[in-house]
Amino acid sequence: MAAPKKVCVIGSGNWGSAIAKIVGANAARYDKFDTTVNMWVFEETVNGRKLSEIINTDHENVKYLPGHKLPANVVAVPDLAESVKGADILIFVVPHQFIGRVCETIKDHMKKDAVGMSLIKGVDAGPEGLKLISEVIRSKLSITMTVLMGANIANEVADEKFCETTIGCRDKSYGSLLKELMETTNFRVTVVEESDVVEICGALKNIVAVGAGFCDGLGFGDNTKAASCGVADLITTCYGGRNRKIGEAFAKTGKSIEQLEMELLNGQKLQGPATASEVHQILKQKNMLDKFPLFTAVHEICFNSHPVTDFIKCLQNHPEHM
Ligand SMILES: NC(=O)c1ccc[n+]([C@@H]2O[C@H](COP(=O)([O-])OP(=O)(O)OC[C@H]3O[C@@H](n4cnc5c(N)ncnc54)[C@H](O)[C@@H]3O)[C@@H](O)[C@H]2O)c1
Ligand SMILES: O=P(O)(O)OC[C@H](O)CO
Repeated sequence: MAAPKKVCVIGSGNWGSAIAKIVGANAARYDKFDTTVNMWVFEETVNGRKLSEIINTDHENVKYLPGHKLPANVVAVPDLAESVKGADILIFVVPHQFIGRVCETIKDHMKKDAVGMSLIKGVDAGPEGLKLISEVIRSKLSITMTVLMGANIANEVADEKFCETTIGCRDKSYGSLLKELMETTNFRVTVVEESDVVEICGALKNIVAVGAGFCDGLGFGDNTKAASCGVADLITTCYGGRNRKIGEAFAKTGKSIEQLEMELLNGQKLQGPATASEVHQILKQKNMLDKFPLFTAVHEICFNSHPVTDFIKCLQNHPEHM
């Protein structure tokens, strides 16, 4: 029998912790996985104690996923290089702005034949154009990459409320293993080969969610909000997500995005405004800004002091309406 696969969850925010709850339970249940699951914790002090110690003693991430016990076989490791040692499956789940440094830190300490799975929603805008986060990881670590994205608000997943998710996996040989690691009765996994499509939809919906928040903050109706909304993850994020919540507060208070993130998210990180900025850079390079008025409006409002009260005006001249 093949040696049990060792899993490391790289990240322990709201989603990282919810996923560690699932992965920890499945690793304990199935022989093909090593029971101990390492979870890298970006160390900080919470109520006078180290967060990693709280997790290892009380089995709860009291800062990022309060109210949910993590399985005892999920071990919080504050040293990133140490956390990935010997791992066959690396689950990347940090806010996208930190992924470059994470890869630099682990590259000489990880197994060269590990498989990666990115749960990170975001994109990278480099000199050569737009890159998916899975591409960034693949190019830095030279490993096979897969992704997992869905309409998955972490607190609801941790509450074991039913939802669906999709694994994008070009190499079919990994599909069933990863599905087994992630799936539960209430977290249903579909595996598809179109990994890039899964990933780009997960990233771009965050910009739309900020716009949906603007609609709520400005008091527009449900029709207005739905005009910028598609299916599944878009619906979820536009009603229940953090990007929407901050968008609403931004429109209502006039405070900056950074200020609201600090006041309302207790250390959690927004992905929508940063993604709007990265996508803006690419659209500008390609002379395509006018084709994406919603993305452009969110960018201008978040970063260039464009009044949020003009949000709908920015959309009234959508090329589709001309
Ligand atoms: N929360 C959700 O409901 C949800 C669901 C699906 C996907 N996602 C995606 O998962 C990814 C991770 O989000 P999250 O919700 O787990 O995190 P989060 O926003 O809840 O928490 C922020 C995390 O960043 C860490 N951090 C702070 N400074 C850091 C630094 N300098 N270097 C590295 N880490 C640092 C914090 O310790 C914390 O773990 C994002 O791309 C997000 O879009 C989130
Ligand atoms: O809370 P948000 O806006 O970061 O969205 C969380 C998830 O991506 C929803 O699927």
